[in-house]
Amino acid sequence: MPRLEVCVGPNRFETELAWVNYTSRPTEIDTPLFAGRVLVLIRDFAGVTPDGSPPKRDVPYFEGRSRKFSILIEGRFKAREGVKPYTGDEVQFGSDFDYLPDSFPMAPFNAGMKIAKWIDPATHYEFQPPHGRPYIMSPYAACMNTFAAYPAPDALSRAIVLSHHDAQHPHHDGPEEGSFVPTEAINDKHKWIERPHWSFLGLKGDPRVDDFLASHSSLVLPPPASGASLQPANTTSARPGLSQRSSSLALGTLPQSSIAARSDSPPPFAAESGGVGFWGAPIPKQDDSGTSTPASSAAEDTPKKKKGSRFSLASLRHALDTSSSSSTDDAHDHITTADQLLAPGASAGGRDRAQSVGSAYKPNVEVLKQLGPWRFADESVDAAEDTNFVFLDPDHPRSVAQRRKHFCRDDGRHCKEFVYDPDVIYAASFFAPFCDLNTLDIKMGPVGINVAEYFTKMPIRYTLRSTRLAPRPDGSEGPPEEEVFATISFKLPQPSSSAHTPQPSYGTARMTAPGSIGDAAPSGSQGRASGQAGGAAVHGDEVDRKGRRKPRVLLMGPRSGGKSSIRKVVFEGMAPSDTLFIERTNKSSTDDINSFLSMRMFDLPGGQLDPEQLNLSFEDTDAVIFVLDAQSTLHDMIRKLSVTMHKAYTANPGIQFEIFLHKVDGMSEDYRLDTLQNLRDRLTEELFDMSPELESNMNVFYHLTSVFDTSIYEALSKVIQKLIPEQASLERLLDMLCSQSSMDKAFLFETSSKIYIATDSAPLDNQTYVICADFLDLVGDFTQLYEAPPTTVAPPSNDLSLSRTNTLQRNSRSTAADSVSTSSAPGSRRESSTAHAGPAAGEAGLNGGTAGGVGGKSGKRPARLPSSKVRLGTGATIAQWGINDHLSLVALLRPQAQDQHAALIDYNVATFRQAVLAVFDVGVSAPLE
Ligand SMILES: Nc1nc2c(ncn2[C@@H]2O[C@H](COP(=O)(O)OP(=O)(O)OP(=O)(O)O)[C@@H](O)[C@H]2O)c(=O)[nH]1
Repeated sequence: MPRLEVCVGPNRFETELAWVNYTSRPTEIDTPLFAGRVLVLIRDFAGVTPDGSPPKRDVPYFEGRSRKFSILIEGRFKAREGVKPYTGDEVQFGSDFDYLPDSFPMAPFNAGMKIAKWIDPATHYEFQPPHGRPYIMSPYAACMNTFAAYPAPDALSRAIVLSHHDAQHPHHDGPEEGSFVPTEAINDKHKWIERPHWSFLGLKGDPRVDDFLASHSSLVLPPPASGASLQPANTTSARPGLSQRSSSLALGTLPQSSIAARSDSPPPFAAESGGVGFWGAPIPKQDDSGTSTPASSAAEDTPKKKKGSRFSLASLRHALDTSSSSSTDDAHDHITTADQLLAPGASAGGRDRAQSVGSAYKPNVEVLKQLGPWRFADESVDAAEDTNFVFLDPDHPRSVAQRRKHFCRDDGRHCKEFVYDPDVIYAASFFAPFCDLNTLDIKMGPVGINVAEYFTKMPIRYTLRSTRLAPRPDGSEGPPEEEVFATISFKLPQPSSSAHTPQPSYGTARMTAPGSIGDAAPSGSQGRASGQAGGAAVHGDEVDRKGRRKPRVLLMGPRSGGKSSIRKVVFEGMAPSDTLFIERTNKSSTDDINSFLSMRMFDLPGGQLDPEQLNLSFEDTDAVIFVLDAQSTLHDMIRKLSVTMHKAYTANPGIQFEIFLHKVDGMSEDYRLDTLQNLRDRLTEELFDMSPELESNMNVFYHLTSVFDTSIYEALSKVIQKLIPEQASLERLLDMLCSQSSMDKAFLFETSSKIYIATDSAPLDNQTYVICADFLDLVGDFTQLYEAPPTTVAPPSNDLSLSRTNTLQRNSRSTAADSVSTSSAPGSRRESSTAHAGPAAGEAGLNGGTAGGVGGKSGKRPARLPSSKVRLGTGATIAQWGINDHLSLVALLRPQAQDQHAALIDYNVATFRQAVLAVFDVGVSAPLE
């Protein structure tokens, strides 16, 4: 059984094995560029330890969280003579590779990248950079899951901080008040709660900070009288009360002397004498008995801070007003410093917890001087987000999502303007629920893949680096590489005998050989099957030809939101105006969108936002569509929605949330956008209040929809495209087809529903989609007129007939599911090869439309693809080709292209068709004439 090796270092040539899950043993980095510490946590870690001892499998960090790993980096980008400080866009974090494996599966990669880009639009990749090392990177300030900063020890006298008091707790002067470092702690209800801390705003001398101070001069307190708060360092005397520490309560500078003199801080540079640091932020004292953690009780005392109530200037004023009142602070009895945990003679329990390995962590004195003591030694304490130093707008603290948006917006303008101050320590963590590093299983959205095979000769690597180029770190010749600050690598040595070809998989299903349907069911789903609404079990008709479970989409929403209308209009061809007469849904129903697309959709009856009432699990659901009526009040609904989303995300972090703000047809453009913005803001806020982590990690997409126009088709197309791993390959094929065949735009439609599963990468304007969708509709209507009656002749059992003649029949939508996915029951299949589309050709200026077995396996002579072409008034041609029973290609040809290159275009389309069928692995037909 291969065991994971996790290494950390200043570059890929100088790494050392990391103490994974030992919170008190970060790996230190000290180079001319960067001084920092890196901590790696991995859920259920079963890998290698530096001294060969058994791995520490878990830490409280993962309690109540779906994260599978976390990387915490604390550090400062050093000042260098004549070198400008780094700007926000220059410092990047992401993965870099030694090479791109030959057989790397690009389709799931592209799908994964799309999802990554939705989460963080600044993500970019380069497969062939000049130095030959591919990478996927994003600006550090934008992509990290938490981001915070605090002053370096030697910059304390210039540090401007904001106290934590709020109106509810003006007197609260708990021990954590003295910490610069934003942290959260787990309480005994297993919830992570942010702890109070001084919020760092910046350093005096920084023009932004000086401006801020000037505009808030009434709040700036004079520096404390010299010695006012001085206490002998490391004494056991009582902590100074509120009135004695006015400088720490206000917007103002913090003279180093007053910080160093705090009773709970060790003396400056004590490290040199005893291995302890200075300006130590208190960390709750550990309980020797181990039965309860003071960290949790401290956290419990702390009310959950809501957005808008943190670090507000109003609350600061309140704090200042009361600053002369005496404090009954007896916190001294309950606190100690992180350094004291490490000091000789500290309580055994504390030391055990902080240094659970045999040998004590001996911090490098230089690193200690530059960064101060390590703040995250306590297992129940984690880094938290605080970006007041970015926005300087304490009345409106920003969420993680808002920080990300800020740095990505306007082509990264804010990122370029942001400067990493060499006197500031930046702490950031990166974590993810989608990658199990013990096995190198990655699951992003609907795409799952095991990548161990591709990383036998190189590790998976996360790197913090700049965009500035420097000589190669190993001194070898060659093009320069980006400067690296820190690198973290994960390697799973793979015995060659166990090498396997990784295969992408849908959703949570495991890969199986076609036929072994039972195995394809996600574990547990069979058990949940009986009596469930919508049939949540994975039955034979719920896996595709490759044995993969079909993506499952839940359609939910309040009563009369429009769910049934969407289902009926899109998948059953009902006229939109007839939806007025739809009866209320009382029980859930299931729809196969199409057997080719292999989608299942469950329409839950109105009002039920909680699938538990229906015993339906989110674990094997790939996307949830919430249909909300834009014309109704959404207030109550948003709360319910957020609770359901929370539940769904907890059960399945890869789940996609699609919010359809429906029935927008009667609304003006402005009103639509306002309503959407309102919904988005309020939902984001609700989710943030539930859990900031949740809010920043969820995949939530919004759509404005109506059944009275094409918006509903477009929205569903976008939902479905994210669930088809083949989508990226199809897009590339369409790109090639367009460039070789004088096409302006091409869509691959699911014929019966008019949902497009792929389009080329050229920008899409709504009008083009409408024309193409309408044309497809028109051809379908014509085809019906001339359709031959279906026969019931059963095909030979070995006839997969997946590429039989296209008939473009609208009616196929009701039988589509049968025609492919139930090949095990041939008698039930509709034999469409006898249907003809030919006569329609003449009517609409069509070019083909003959029947015949184009399926190579049928043994029949392949025929031309059925197609229809119409010249538009602009001279352009709109053309449609049947790809198979379920798919149609519709393209907009440039003027004259059809006249001049008709044969070439048809040939290219035929080749394209074969490629599409190959992509879906449904068999490649014989060449077409
Ligand atoms: N204006 C407008 N009305 C719509 C739209 N979609 C549906 N409706 C109307 O909304 C009403 C309710 O639609 P349904 O599809 O029955 O709603 P539902 O969510 O399935 O409701 P339940 O069956 O109670 O779960 C019907 O009268 C539809 O005609 C739309 O896009 N625009």
